[in-house]
Amino acid sequence: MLQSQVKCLAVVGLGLIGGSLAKAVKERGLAEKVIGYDRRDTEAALAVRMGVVDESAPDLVTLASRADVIVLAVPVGAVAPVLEEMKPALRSDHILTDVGSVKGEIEKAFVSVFGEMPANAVLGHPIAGSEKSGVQAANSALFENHKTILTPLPVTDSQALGVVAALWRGMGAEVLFMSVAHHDEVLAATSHLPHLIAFSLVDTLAGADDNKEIFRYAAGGFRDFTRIAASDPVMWRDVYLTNRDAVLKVLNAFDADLKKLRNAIADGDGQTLLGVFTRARAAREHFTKMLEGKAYKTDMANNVTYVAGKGGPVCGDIRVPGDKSMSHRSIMLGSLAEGVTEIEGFLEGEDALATLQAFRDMGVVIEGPDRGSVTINGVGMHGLKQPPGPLYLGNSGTSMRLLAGLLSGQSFDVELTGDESLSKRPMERVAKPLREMGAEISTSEGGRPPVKIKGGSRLHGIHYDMPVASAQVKSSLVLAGLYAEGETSVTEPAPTRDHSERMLRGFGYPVDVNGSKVTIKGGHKLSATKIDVPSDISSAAFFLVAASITPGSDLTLRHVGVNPTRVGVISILKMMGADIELSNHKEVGGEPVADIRVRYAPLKGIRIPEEQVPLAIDEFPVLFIAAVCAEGETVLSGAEELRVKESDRIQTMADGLAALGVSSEVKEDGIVLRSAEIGGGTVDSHGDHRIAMAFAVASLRATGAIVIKDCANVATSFPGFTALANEVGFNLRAEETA
Ligand SMILES: O=C(O)C1=C[C@@H](OP(=O)(O)O)[C@@H](O)[C@H](O)C1
Ligand SMILES: C=C(OP(=O)(O)O)C(=O)O
Repeated sequence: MLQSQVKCLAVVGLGLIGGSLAKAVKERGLAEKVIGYDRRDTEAALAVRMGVVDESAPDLVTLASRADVIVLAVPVGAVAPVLEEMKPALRSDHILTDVGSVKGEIEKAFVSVFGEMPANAVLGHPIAGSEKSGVQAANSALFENHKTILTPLPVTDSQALGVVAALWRGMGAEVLFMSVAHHDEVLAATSHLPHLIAFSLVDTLAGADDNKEIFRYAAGGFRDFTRIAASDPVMWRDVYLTNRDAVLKVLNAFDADLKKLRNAIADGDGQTLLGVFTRARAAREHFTKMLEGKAYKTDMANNVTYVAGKGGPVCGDIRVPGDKSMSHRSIMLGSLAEGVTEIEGFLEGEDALATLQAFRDMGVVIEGPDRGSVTINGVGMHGLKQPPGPLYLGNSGTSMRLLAGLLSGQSFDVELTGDESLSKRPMERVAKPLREMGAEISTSEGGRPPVKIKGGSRLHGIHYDMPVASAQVKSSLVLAGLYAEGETSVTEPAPTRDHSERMLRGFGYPVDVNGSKVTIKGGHKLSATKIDVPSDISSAAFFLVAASITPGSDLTLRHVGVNPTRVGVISILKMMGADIELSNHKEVGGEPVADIRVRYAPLKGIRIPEEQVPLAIDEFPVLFIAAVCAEGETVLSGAEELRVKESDRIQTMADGLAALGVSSEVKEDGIVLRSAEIGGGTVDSHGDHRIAMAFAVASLRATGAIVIKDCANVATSFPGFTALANEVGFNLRAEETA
């Protein structure tokens, strides 16, 4: 039966939900006829008068004999009697469904009447409602953009399931599927407990002597919080009686946590209060995204397409956001330090926020971020606590690899997970040497996340010769080395970013660097400090290339981190003939910083020296755009690492360029690019932030508009990119798509 073939839909129980459903089905033409039944004749008559149903049936047998889809919208306790009464008229080709807020009891009711769960019954629950009740409150838009959960069983007929799902979708709902038990647990936590608390709080205050005073002054917060205490008491009584076990479980947890808060208040323990409040606030802001495995920041929930038109020249005086690598490390070391660490210039991008959230989940009280300021109440080397669940690290490889090392030496078990892109990235490169240090760490299929770490391992120092030049691997081992007995040393095949080494020293932890070898001994402590995070040269890189390739450009980038292990992009662009000047050099917290002025200059192709590769590892997508705009040929080799970043950056760039009419020669470890005209067209960034921004830069020299797909992840490293780009002359529009 297809949705349009529902001839007669019958609703039993014309309250708010039943009435709204009947009205929605009628208005949207989802059934040829809608009939209803309510044991209160007045409600049934009102439903007919209001046009909520076409007619009302005199009894349940008549109703059942006329309908092909029957919706039970009665209290949980009434389901069995209603089924019993209509049973004589029920046929196997009827489709039965319900809207009850508890599913286990409803399943039991069906089984008690039919001896087993009938195949034609599809249990469901729309997550929508209102504190109003009765048919007079019926609202045909009630389910629009709300979720409806269906809980099919193995016996459920797939056709019946399809019809019910189509009805809900037809009413504008998003349909989700889950098991009966899971539904009841989830709802106990997200709906039943909050209603219970609201009823209880209002009752407590209403019983107080000065209740008139309290209610007279009860404004915003009280009203918002207790709105649901105006809900139907009988319905809610039944919810608690029928979902007893799941509700008790979550109620006990809440009770215990409330006691902790009460004790904290009694003891004047502001730290505990702040910890709960900062964690709760962050969770409130980010939980939807975390659950969906998406970005943390609410404004990037949906996907984003860039439409990049002709812009330029690129002129102005700007500061790009804070350095991602340093932001990660500032949270990690600040958390393990003794005392309060103050950070300025923190990158409020998804990746750094994932690290921040991970430490909150491990009990660290972190205030902010607030316009780049973060305050960390350090817990000391051994003060982290087991997180309540897996640590979700979004898109961030740095978070996962560095945390793998840092957490190998803790006393608790932990699991590290990430989004679709991170879940494909190699983790054995850290797991293998960490195992040699005594860590109990496992990766999943193909050496990928999730990464599971067993607590309580005794780590011992090792010497490790890194097979790849990776700052993440080096840092992971150095952080594990903080917890290892003896000396841990790492030798790198080529210099990589040394922010971990510099920042550890800033926190007073001795680190020995001798040529390509870093050595650290376990057992010392970190002391809180102040950190000023400079602008990220990897973000500045987009503007360095943009101004270099666009005639008439003259742009200044302020306070950019110019650590020698990060300036490959400047060296390479200069070799290509770029006009880049550094001034105002200073050192901030052990990191060199400068202002950078870049003006348009004709570029020429070069063979990129391989030793520059690790020093510009994240800047190649945009350097490829520079290469296409340069005269002659540019050859990159020794860069196979690009294939295991957020996407395969060699192939993704080659494919995107091809879509714009630019050919390239892809090699296993690099690419050959020649001067070419960039056309308009559509490219796919594959969710890789740096690819998305690189093609936005390409638009400055393209003959037509470039449409760039899948750009939401720009928020991982460069929040506010579109606005800043437009400020200096880009013509970039970000369109949100659902
Ligand atoms: O240590 C770091 O902060 C980073 C190291 C680099 O990764 P690899 O170590 O994998 O090269 C880089 O690509 C990443 O964006 C940040
Ligand atoms: C590779 C990158 O980051 P990560 O490895 O932390 O995901 C990047 O930002 O380009």
